[in-house]
Amino acid sequence: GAVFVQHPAAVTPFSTEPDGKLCAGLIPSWLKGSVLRMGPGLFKVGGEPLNHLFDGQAMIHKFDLQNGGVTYHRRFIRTDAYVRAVTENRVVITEFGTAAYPDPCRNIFSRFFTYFRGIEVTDNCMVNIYPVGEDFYAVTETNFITKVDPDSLETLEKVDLCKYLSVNGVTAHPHTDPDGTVYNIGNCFGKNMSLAYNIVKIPPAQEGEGEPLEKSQVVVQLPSSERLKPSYVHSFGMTENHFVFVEQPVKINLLKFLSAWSFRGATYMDCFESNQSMGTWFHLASKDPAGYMSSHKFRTSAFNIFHHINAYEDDSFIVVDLCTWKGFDFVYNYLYLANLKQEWEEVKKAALRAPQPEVRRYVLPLDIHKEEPGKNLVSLSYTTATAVLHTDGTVWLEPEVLFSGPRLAFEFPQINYSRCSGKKYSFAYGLGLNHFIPDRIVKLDVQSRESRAWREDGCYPSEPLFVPTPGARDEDDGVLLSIVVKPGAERPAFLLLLDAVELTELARAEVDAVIPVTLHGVYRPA
Ligand SMILES: CCC[C@@H](CCO)COc1cccc([C@H](O)CCN)c1
Ligand SMILES: [Fe+2]
Repeated sequence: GAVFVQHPAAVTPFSTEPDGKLCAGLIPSWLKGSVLRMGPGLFKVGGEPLNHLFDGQAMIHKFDLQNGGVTYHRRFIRTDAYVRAVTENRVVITEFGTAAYPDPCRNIFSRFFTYFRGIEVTDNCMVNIYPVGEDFYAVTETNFITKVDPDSLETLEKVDLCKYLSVNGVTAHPHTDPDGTVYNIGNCFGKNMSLAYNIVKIPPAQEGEGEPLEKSQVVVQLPSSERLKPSYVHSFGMTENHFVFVEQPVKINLLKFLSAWSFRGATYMDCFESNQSMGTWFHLASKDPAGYMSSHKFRTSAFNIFHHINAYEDDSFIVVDLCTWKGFDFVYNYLYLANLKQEWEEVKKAALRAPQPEVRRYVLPLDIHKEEPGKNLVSLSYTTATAVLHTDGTVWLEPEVLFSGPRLAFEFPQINYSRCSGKKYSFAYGLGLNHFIPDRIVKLDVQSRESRAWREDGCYPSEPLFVPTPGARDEDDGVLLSIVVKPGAERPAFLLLLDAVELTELARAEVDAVIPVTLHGVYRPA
């Protein structure tokens, strides 16, 4: 039956005038569209809990904004993982950190033959939703993506990318050109053991030209620093003329991943391991014509990288802004739900041992022979990041720190994407993780390095989506949209609208429903 949950959200728009008097602030009249976000929605199956933040069964959330009113709808995505779990009342498909339960009805022999059929890769698309041509796909990072109806939230089709591309999966963070071309990167290890990272390109929808996915192609192949252990890749950078791939020391052990590990109750998380000696490598590829730049061997100290903020070319340099976590210990080890649900004192203790977060700027010189070895190659006036050519032909990078706070991460970064992606920019918006707990929205001026935050006691916001004011002159002239949860309040969730210049509240649309965490999403203009 329909799992539509309609909450005519009570809008209590307000803003304080200079004299502090409350007056009817409003949702800007130009703001007409939908906030679409993905996240885990079902955390227990067959009475058993799902262990990891990335295991919950995918739920899509939609806030519709028009004529100053707001409604909220949500729906479980009918993935195989969800349908089979609900039907069989057990975890049937192994998730990121939870192994499938063996079918109690099968005897040891039929289970043994499951061993040889290998694992069933999950299609639990709880990470992001993004447009490809006229369609919207809810995604995780495997080869399965799920076409959904962005209005009715119905599940339309499970798509296997292996039908179109030689990849084992692609990230949940594609880049999109103004003409609608979609780029992404993914591990490729199944096909003819060419162990590498493939950058893929999906052309824009053409009138009457059918499915854009049919015309997708691998445009660049980047080599893996370690043949049987490719790095985990969560996102990548794209400037006007280049792709940037940061190869982190968190590795996928293919012998574990490609064996039928599900038989012994292993999960995806069991297949990761840290390379303690490589540090972190940066790779460059030209965009058009697409080609790997093998002579540019950039190296730096070890860090985890999930989210690129932005990358752009300036003079003969590529500036790369990243959300990093120092060290090679896998940050996802700290994201088991049992950890995140502990008392605050325990949460703080765990975060003390975890990799420390830092927003960093790296500068990659395109001309690595501009100076003799040993001299700093970076000559941009506005950054202290350095790059030094070593006699072995590698270039050692040192970053400039743009934001750093004790166990305070500037994460889930967003920018004015349509205006600034791949170009020199000033502002980034992020979710502040305080010892991994999301407790503030942060605006970072990457030029002045100044930051400001929105917080409210007992409130836990989500990734802030930036929507530019139509016809705006300034980069930060627009609105930030974030789903905020307020456990225990009469209305335990609201859509928060902030003015993106000052981070002042424009309005909030309160909903009398508990909204589980959402990871990523998109604003879809009406
Ligand atoms: C061994 C890791 C395999 C890679 C895919 C390889 O191309 C990641 O696979 C998953 C599987 C399940 C959920 C996820 C989530 O997307 C993570 C957090 N975003 C990722
Ligand atoms: Fe992400």
